[in-house]
Amino acid sequence: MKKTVNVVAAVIRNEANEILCALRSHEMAIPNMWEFPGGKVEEGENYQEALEREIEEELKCKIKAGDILNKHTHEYETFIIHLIAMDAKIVEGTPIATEHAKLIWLPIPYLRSIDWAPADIPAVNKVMGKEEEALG
Ligand SMILES: Nc1nc2c([nH]c(=O)n2[C@H]2C[C@H](O)[C@@H](COP(=O)(O)OP(=O)(O)OP(=O)(O)O)O2)c(=O)[nH]1
Repeated sequence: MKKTVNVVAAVIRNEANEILCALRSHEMAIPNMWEFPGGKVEEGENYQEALEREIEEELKCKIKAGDILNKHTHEYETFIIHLIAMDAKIVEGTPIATEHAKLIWLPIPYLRSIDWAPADIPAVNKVMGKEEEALG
């Protein structure tokens, strides 16, 4: 049976209304695909705690995790991912790519121009849909 992992991912928005997108390196699982930074939830953690820890470890900055934006289950060839995308704000520091190949801030209308990890597509659609709604 395939293993299921709970992964939290941060949809971090800056003051210019851009979203932080992270490129997985060729050494990571699901290489060379874009994602929302984050990682696996560890035992005893809630989603907020897990996300704040993962971002501090990976991007060396502090965030405040907010509401759940989207939950989606995706079946990869070797495992099943339960991806929880959450709104987040940077509260201290500047994100630095320590594991990722690249970090970019992308305006919301351009989010579909990069190659997202398959599990992330519904979250990307949700971010874009919310923006369209807000713009009327
Ligand atoms: N962080 C993150 N991982 C994602 C996303 N979409 C997606 O399919 N994944 C996959 C890639 C990985 O197989 C898995 C997350 O594992 P990870 O390697 O980033 O997390 P981690 O730091 O806790 O893992 P570990 O290597 O310490 O075990 O979920 C996403 O938007 N963000």
